[in-house]
Amino acid sequence: MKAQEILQDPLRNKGTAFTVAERHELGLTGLLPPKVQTLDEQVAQVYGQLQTRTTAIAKHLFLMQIFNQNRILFYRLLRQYLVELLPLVYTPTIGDAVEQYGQQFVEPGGAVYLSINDPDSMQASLIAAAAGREIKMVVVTDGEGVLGIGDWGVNGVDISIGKLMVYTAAAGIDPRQVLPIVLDVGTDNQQLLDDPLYLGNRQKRVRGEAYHAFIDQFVEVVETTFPNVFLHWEDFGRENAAAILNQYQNQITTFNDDIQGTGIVVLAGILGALSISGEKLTTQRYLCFGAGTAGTGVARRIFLEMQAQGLSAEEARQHFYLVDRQGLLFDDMADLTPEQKAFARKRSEFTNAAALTDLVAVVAAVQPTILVGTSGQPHSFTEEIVKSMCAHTPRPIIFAMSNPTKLSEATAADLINWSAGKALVATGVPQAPVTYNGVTYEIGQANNALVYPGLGLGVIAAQATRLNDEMISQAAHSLGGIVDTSQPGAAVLPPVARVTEYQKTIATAVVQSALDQGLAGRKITDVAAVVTENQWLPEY
Ligand SMILES: NC(=O)c1ccc[n+]([C@@H]2O[C@H](COP(=O)([O-])OP(=O)(O)OC[C@H]3O[C@@H](n4cnc5c(N)ncnc54)[C@H](O)[C@@H]3O)[C@@H](O)[C@H]2O)c1
Ligand SMILES: O=C(O)C[C@H](O)C(=O)O
Ligand SMILES: [Mn+2]
Repeated sequence: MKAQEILQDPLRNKGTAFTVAERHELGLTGLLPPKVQTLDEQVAQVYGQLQTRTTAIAKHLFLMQIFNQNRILFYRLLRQYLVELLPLVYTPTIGDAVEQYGQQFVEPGGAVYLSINDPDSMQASLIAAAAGREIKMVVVTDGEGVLGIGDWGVNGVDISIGKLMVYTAAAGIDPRQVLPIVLDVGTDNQQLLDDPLYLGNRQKRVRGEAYHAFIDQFVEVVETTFPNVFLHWEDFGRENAAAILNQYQNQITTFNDDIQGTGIVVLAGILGALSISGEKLTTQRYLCFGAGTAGTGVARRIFLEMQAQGLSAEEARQHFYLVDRQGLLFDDMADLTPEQKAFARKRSEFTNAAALTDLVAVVAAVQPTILVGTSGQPHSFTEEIVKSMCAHTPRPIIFAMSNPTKLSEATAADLINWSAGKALVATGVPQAPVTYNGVTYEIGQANNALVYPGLGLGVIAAQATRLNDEMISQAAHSLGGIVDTSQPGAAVLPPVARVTEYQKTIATAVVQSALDQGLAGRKITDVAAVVTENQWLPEY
């Protein structure tokens, strides 16, 4: 490798930390200022520079610059200041980065851009991007359902990049072994189609057979180019996300984060909440608001858990109510998705079925004990709704899952205040603690980022041949007991500050489950050791 190439390769570049001997050996002498810095000195220097940026997006762009120059420095910085920097590299700031992708573009970020108009180049692109590296993990999006902000076409690439950053920062996934990918199948976002700075294919989204043929080809090419890869799907649209997962989950080692990752974090949060309230899951009434990809994925996870706790499928189903645009979902509706159908109710169960077209009416009729928002509809959990829940249950569980911040169903402060401290709250975006009546309530962040890194680490460490419901259930349960729920105001989920620690716990549970089920692709004698061995640390 030529000296200049080394300085331009973020996976090899150490910048001013190259030693005198390395500079001689690699031909870098004279190509850097003479002073040799330690990694800690570099971290302090860039952290200082970061503080001079005043907006979240400016900070994000500065951090991306470090990411594009020096991965070890980037990850060391990120790990050291994780609680402060995670919201800048990931949710919520990443939502702004996606929306401004064309305007802010300077570098492709090591990602792969696969165009539906040029499927024959797919393998060559993957090989060129990998450049001889063994790729063990791919995060792919087609940008149709980015967070709650919708269709952002090729701009969605930031989500693939950002999700992989969290894998490395939280669980130590080796950044040399990952590849972020965006599938550019067009966009139906007219604002982008009209934007001269849009960098993707300027065409309507391809749908139907041609779309699925492209996905099939993608899966085949990825699997043959990178055998044993763990394939993570992110932010696909509602009509495709579950269909793709259903098609592939029994064929390859694969995962849909919005469906399964979100299921894990919500189940873990509900179990945490129930350990605070001292109640049982099997007596809860569950209301999903926004029954799309995440909403139905989460409902299914809780439904499976109710069965694991002893209910029959039919008994468990009686505990679920789904609300979408139409209001409460009934089985006579023509436009239900397959995932919604599984939970649709009968009109005959209600005396006022025709009136159940909004959340207020449904909450009054159903009297839910758990309300989970995955609607992308801001401020839809109103004071009236919270008070209505409180009238029927002593400690309602209310999770406002929608991202980014501007789309959250409620702020934590409102939920705590309106419920007089009774609601057991979690939110998808980070939220500050809330003090009410002398008690400070910590707010758990129910974001799949708090769990999927450990899940992926476990899958890679075990070389798992499949990722199934049992492993997902074990991942959720492994978080039990991590939070001291007897503390007044305790959060229902463990804090971001401890995220690296509990990813190991999750990974260990996943490896053990793979082993127990005969799904480990390698011989394992020491589960904990296998997890640690697979963790990369940012050091020179
Ligand atoms: N916290 C997390 O970890 C996490 C994970 C995944 C998704 N999410 C969030 O959940 C939201 C939805 O994501 P998704 O991928 O499921 O999207 P999706 O488009 O698949 O689902 C959204 C659903 O909300 C419904 N909806 C829209 N307007 C509505 C209204 N007024 N009333 C009721 N329902 C309405 C839509 O019809 C759709 O079914 C996003 O904001 C996303 O950021 C959070
Ligand atoms: O990306 C996130 O913050 C969580 C989730 O995957 C989402 O789509 O909102
Ligand atoms: Mn997502």
